[in-house]
Amino acid sequence: MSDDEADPELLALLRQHLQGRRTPHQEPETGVLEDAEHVYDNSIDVALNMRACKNAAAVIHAQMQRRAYSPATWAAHELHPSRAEELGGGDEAAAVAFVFTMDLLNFSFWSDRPEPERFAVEYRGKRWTGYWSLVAALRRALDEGIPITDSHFWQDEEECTLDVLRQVFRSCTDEEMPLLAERLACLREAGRVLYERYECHAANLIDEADGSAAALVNLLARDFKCFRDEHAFEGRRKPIRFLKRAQILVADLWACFEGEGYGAFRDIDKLTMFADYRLPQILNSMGCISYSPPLNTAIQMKRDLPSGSSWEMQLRACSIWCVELIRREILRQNPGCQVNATLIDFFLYDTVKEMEATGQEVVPHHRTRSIWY
Ligand SMILES: Nc1nc2c(c(CN[C@H]3C=C[C@H](O)[C@@H]3O)cn2[C@@H]2O[C@H](COP(=O)(O)O)[C@@H](O)[C@H]2O)c(=O)[nH]1
Repeated sequence: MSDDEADPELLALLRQHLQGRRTPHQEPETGVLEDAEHVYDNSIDVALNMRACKNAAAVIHAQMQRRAYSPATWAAHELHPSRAEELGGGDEAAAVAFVFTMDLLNFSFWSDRPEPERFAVEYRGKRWTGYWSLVAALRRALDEGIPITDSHFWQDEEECTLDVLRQVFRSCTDEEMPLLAERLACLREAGRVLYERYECHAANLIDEADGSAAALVNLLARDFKCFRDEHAFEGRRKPIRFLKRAQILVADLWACFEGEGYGAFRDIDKLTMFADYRLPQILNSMGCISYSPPLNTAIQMKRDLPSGSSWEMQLRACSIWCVELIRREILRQNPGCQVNATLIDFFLYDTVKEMEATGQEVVPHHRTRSIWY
């Protein structure tokens, strides 16, 4: 059949395919949810309680409605950048650089010191701990003229030293921020990769993802070892992908820019919950996930769960799967409502932090020291 007889739409699709551009059916996937379900199906130390998940879905949805919980809630936090805010360069690329730096280092803030002695950052007249100590320290460094969000600085071994990082993350107690050397290694690697592949700017990485959250998560896992949060599980051929910091980076961009500009992702709903040490804690306290007696004892006794161990993998994966079931139940109970794993996750994180602040922390979180979360 000659060209002038061929179906023009078919020709266009063929041309697009031949030019290597993505066609709709080639939309990228991260594989995280499928991996979480695989581990859940093979878990013997962590179980989900369906009745509790149903109840949690109703409670979470009602509270999210009451608080009008949305991506804008993220930017409302006093330390978070918002798209319009003056942040170093004062332009949107500066906010991207801030969020990228923040989620490059967004891991392992937990301490077993009593509250007054745990690592804390003083900033704007307040004492910040945990994740907020990271955000406060980054802002304080920028205020003090340290270009902590600049990838050229990260590569400069004369300027960006471990001592400078100690200064950036200095504590108002005598406990230092955990894993400082690992944090420096993350900055060095990210600086090198951004230089080699993205003309030194994280904004170019977002452009490369072409509006896909899953593509951006996959690019981060492909190009940066320090984002490649995947681990072998019980003889399975392919590693299990959690990609927690890669996913929360995309989610934080989406929230910071409220779904527009550098935060515009057509497939944001593909992100899963971010498997850290806080979400399992609140899901357990709500009765949604439960532990075998030996695992429960280990958590209650605050014993170290090695990164990549079966217990730790089951905890992280079952928490991801639990939030997915809660998400599906919220949609079943409220057809057409706008909810995704990211908003449920952010809401649960903020809730567990409120519980901690008001002394309602009912069960301990698990203790794993790693750069992954
Ligand atoms: N799953 C999940 N994990 C989250 C966050 C956040 C902060 N997100 C902000 C953005 C939107 C929300 O409204 C939050 O305001 C930090 N983390 C993780 O928790 C740990 C820190 O705990 P703690 O030491 O107690 O501060 C550490 O692994 C950190 O990576 C989240 O949202 N979801």
